[in-house]
Amino acid sequence: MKNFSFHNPTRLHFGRGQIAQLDSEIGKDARVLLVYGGGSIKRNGVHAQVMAALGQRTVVEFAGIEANPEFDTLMRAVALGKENGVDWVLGVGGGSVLDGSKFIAAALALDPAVDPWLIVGNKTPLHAALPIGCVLTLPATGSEANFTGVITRRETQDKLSFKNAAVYPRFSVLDPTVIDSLPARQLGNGLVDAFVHTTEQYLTYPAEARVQDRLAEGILSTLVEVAPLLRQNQGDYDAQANLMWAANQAMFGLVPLGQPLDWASHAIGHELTVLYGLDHAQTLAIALPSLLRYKFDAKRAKLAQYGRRVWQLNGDDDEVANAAIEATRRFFESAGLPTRLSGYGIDDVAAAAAGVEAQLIRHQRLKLGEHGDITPADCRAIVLAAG
Ligand SMILES: NC(=O)c1ccc[n+]([C@@H]2O[C@H](COP(=O)([O-])OP(=O)(O)OC[C@H]3O[C@@H](n4cnc5c(N)ncnc54)[C@H](O)[C@@H]3O)[C@@H](O)[C@H]2O)c1
Repeated sequence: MKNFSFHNPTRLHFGRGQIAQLDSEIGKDARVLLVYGGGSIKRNGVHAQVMAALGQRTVVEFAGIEANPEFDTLMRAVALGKENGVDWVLGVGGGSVLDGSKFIAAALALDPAVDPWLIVGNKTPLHAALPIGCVLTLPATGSEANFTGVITRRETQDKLSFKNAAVYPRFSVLDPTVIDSLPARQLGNGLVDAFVHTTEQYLTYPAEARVQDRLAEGILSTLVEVAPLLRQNQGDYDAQANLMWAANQAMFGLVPLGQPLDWASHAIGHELTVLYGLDHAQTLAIALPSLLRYKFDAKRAKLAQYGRRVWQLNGDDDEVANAAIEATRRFFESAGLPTRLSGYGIDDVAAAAAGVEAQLIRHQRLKLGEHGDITPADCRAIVLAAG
């Protein structure tokens, strides 16, 4: 196991009725910028619960954060926050709203002489951010308790992340009942996103990190178990609670400790989203099975461990590893996410593969994967094989 240091300062309030905790977390005299998306929180009652918990506090609302949050939209929220002198940012939504809230909180504390776009990609030092609170409405990304934001700028075809301890949320509310209103497509996305976050930090090579491996296997097995329960009965509280906690733990920071990390499926996926507008999880469903086949030899040992422990497969390492990739692919398909580009109407596979290669070169993502040996040309081959 490699050396590590770990600290996660986000307080989590988990369970039914926990939105009321906003009252204990945010000071009575706070001026809160309330950030959300397209309005599902008004239809499902979450907005009303948030407003009730905030009581007499000054609340300035910014609605309209889109999926894959757009820099220009976020800058409008920053301007609104400045105009109103807010001192808290409260994000209510899925990963897009929460990532956007992190950017807004950082931009509001940035030296006005610095271009806020430099936050993205960590191109300027970030020393502070306004305090951030989150009410999660879509279990998938783990953004509610980590220090990462992913921001898109369509104008320049960029989808890039930033990481900074200043944007750890102070607290997050995880109430599983708020996903009663989640469309099947987003439920499937959540399952696949949480699954691939875990495999990125686990399906590499053996590193004697036994607790972390078993934590990853526990998360993956839980996702496999709850998927059919969620499909059969949306509103199954226990299944929803387990999905929400599994997705959180996949990105909470414990799984990767002391481990080699891959993240190449995400690098490919971000470029597919920018080029074709696919949902984040859809791109991962395309990239991961193809990447596992492409890097089969380097990943054989962990694939075999995964196949035996998560899928209860038997046989020699080659047989189990191959069957594990196929089981993963079928799991994604059963969650409603095609694993081939053609499943999303992308027929010019050569153009998609060349596009991903060009974008990765432009973004200087030249040495990906746990060994740093996956080049943009390899990614082109991985996308081609997923046609
Ligand atoms: N910060 C991180 O660590 C991290 C990790 C992975 C991905 N991401 C990023 O997060 C974004 C994706 O986030 P996401 O998958 O959570 O989806 P999302 O936030 O983009 O939301 C998808 C859709 O679901 C709707 N929705 C959300 N909650 C709902 C509810 N309870 N009921 C009905 N509709 C609801 C939203 O309005 C939106 O239309 C991408 O930009 C991705 O790159 C961030």
